This record gives sequence, structure tokens and C-alpha cells, in this order.
Amino acid sequence: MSLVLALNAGSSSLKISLFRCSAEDAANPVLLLSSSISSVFGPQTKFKFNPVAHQNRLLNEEVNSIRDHASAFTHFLDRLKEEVSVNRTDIKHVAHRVVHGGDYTGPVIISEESYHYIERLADLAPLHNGPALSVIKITIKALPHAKSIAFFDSAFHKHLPTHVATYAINQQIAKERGLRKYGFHGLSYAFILRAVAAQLRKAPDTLNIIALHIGSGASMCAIRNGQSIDTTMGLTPLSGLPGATRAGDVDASLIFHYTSHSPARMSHDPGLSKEVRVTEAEDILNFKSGWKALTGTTDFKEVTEKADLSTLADPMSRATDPNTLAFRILLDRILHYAGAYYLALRGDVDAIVFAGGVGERSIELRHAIGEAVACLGFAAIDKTKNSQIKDDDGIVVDIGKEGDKGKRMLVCHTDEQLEMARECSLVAEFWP
Ligand SMILES: Nc1ncnc2c1ncn2[C@@H]1O[C@H](COP(=O)(O)OP(=O)(O)O)[C@@H](O)[C@H]1O
Ligand SMILES: CC(=O)OP(=O)(O)O
Ligand SMILES: [Mg+2]
Repeated sequence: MSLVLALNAGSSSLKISLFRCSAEDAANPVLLLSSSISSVFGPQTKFKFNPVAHQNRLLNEEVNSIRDHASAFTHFLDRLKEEVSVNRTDIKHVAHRVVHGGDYTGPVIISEESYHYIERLADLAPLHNGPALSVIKITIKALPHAKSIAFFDSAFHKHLPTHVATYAINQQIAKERGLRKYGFHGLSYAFILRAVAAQLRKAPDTLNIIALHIGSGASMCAIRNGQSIDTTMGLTPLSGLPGATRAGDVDASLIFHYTSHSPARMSHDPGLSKEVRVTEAEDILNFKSGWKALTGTTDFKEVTEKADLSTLADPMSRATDPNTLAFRILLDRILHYAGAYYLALRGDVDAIVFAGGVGERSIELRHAIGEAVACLGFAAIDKTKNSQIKDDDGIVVDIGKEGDKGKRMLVCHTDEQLEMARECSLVAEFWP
């Protein structure tokens, strides 16, 4: 028996689960404790702490001392000390979700070498790799007897076809610098793949789905025969769909026109455009865009509540109200990729799957997507089922109308921590 602590540093949250794992039942870790810190950068940072067998010690409180992922994790460790049912020295493995793994195509034990490799990739996942490393650093000090292992979001997309992963740029430079599509949210897609295959009683390597992971970071993935054949994020988690603070796809030249400096002037001063403006543009497109820039909030629930959804029936709507616009922009970009991925799968699609903080909770977004994709042969969404999903309804919920023979519309309560704990239990080299 051994305990595995799984840590998931998302762009707006830190999610933590503690599992008991055993060699006899490696594929089924048992959850002992879950905790989450949402809105780590504020405002209104919420700390949840749920020791499964001790509901009287459940916490759900606002905490002012948390400013980032590192202080969020320290806060968790302080609470864990008070948790008498957990002996810290029984934690033999700490599984860390690391978004960008570069050339790593499977999990690696954190060593001097792997730590520095992940550090070098930090610029390619500016909202993620740095925060994950800050949590890894604290783990090494606070749990010195435990083995830290990094699990990469990008690993799931390792089989992307070359023409999908390749940008139409100079190939020598692309190869030298690793400039290609990597794709992210892979731990979530791996979990979704397994869970949906079980629900539809298919072998994972025969499953074809269009999966949506919509949270503070939002992406989609076309999965054919259990493998990622395309995904919306690219070299970094910026491209594709807009997110809470990310712009998603823009014309790449936009960065040269964003500031008051004229593009002509910048192109005559290559030093300036490289060292100053591009970095500033990365900051703007990653941290100061998305629905935060459009509406002032990173909370998509608030955006939805303020949006005028009656305008959705009009495809030519000229609505300019910020919340309506933010909702419609996300919907429009999702439908753009849904159509593309339907073609990439040649129409042979078992299901569309909704996951992530927004995908699992936004009744309105699922409804709007359902209305639009019905023309492709997907089952009509059952309004009651769609509006009554609860966190404890089971891992996969079918929201299609009963008896509708169309392709399935599913919601999956994705669990990146469980995916890591399972993988951790199954890799023999982690258990000497
Ligand atoms: N009922 C809801 N409707 C729409 N969005 C929601 C709802 N509840 C939570 N969200 C949104 O989910 C997002 C967080 O998603 P999550 O996947 O947990 O984040 P992270 O990307 O940090 O892992 C936030 O933008 C939050 O506003
Ligand atoms: C890759 C990514 O954007 O992750 P998250 O949604 O957790 O921020
Ligand atoms: Mg996340």
C-alpha cells in the first residue's frame, strides 16, 4: 500500500487529490482526500478540502493569504498537517501535471536534468510550467522521502500526423527550435477516452470522438481510434479557442499592430520588435485577453448570466454587449473546430464530449452547441438531463434524448489527478 499525491496546476486553479494505490489493483486508485484552490490569483480565492472518510472536517472557505500556486500548495500542506488520518511519510509518490513536456512523450521522474528541461520550456507554457515548477520545488522540500514524477499534457498528442503538427514555415528553423504543434489538456483527454469508451462499451482503440475541454484554458481534440489526430492548441496553449485570459487564434500579425507603434517603424528596428514588443504581446495575448479582456471577469458563469442568449438564434447578430459577445465568440470558435473535426473524422464520430470547468457546468453553452451540431446527426439534447447534471451523477452522463439514434452528446467529469495516479500505479519503474 502506498499513497500517491496528485497535483494539477491549472491556469486559474490548483487541484489536489490523495489516492491509496496498491500493486494488486493498480488500475483503480482509491480517493482518500480531494482539495482545490480556485481563482489562485484572486479575487475571492476559494479553498476546498474534503477528506472523503471524515466529512466533519470538510472545508470550503475564502482565503486571503493565497496569491499564486506556491502559496496555494503551502496552504494545503498546512491543512494536511492537521489531518490526523494521513501520515505524510506514507506518501511515496507525488504526481505533477506539467502542461508542456517538449520532446518527453511519457512521464519522467523529476531529476536535476528533467527539472531544468521543464524549466527551459516555461516560455512555451507561460501560465503553466512555471507554476508547476514552483509546486515541485515545495514538494521536494516538504516531502523529501517521496518521488516526484511529472506527467505531461502534451504526451497524449504524440501521434499527431506530421501535416497536422507542422507549421508552414522554414522547416530547418522549425526543427532546430522545436516549432510545431504539441497540443495540451492531454491528461484530461486520456481520462475522457477511457471513461467514454467504458460508457459506450467500446475498446478505447476503436473510439472516435470530438472532445471539448473548456475551462480557464479551452481546447478541443479530434480522437480517432483512441489517438489524437488534431487539437486546437499548438506550440503553446495560446492558440485555438479563447480562454479566461487567453486570446486564442488571432492573425499572427496582430501582435505587430497592437501597440501605437506603427508596424513599419517596428520592422525597421528588429531589436526592438524582438526583445520588447513580442514579449509584451505574449503577455497581452496570454494574460490580458480572453473573456477577462472582453467583459472584465474570468468567471464564465458570470459572463453567461449577463449575456443576452436570445440573440443566439440570429446568426447575423450585431450584438455588441460585452458578455453576449464573449459567449458568442467562444461558441463560434467551438463550432468552427467542431465542423473541422467532423470532417477530419470523415463523419465517423461516436460522440461529442463536454469536459472542464465550463464544459461540465455550462448548461447554456452545451445547449447552444447541441442546437448547432444537430444538423450533423448528433442526438438532440434533452433539456432536463442537460440542466440537472450534478457532480455525483457518475463520470459520464448522456444528455441526448432517450431513444434518439443520433451520435451521442456526453458530459464527462474529467479527472486529471486520477489519470496521473492510475498511470503512476501502472508504470513499474516508479515502484522499485
Ligand atoms: N456554472 C458555470 N457555468 C459556466 N462556467 C463555469 C461554471 N462554474 C465554473 N465555471 C468556470 O470554469 C472555469 C474554471 O475551469 P477549470 O477547468 O476548473 O479551470 P482550470 O483551467 O484552472 O483547470 C472558470 O472560468 C469558471 O468561471
Ligand atoms: C493547458 C491548459 O490551458 O490548462 P488549464 O485549462 O488547466 O489552464
Ligand atoms: Mg484545468
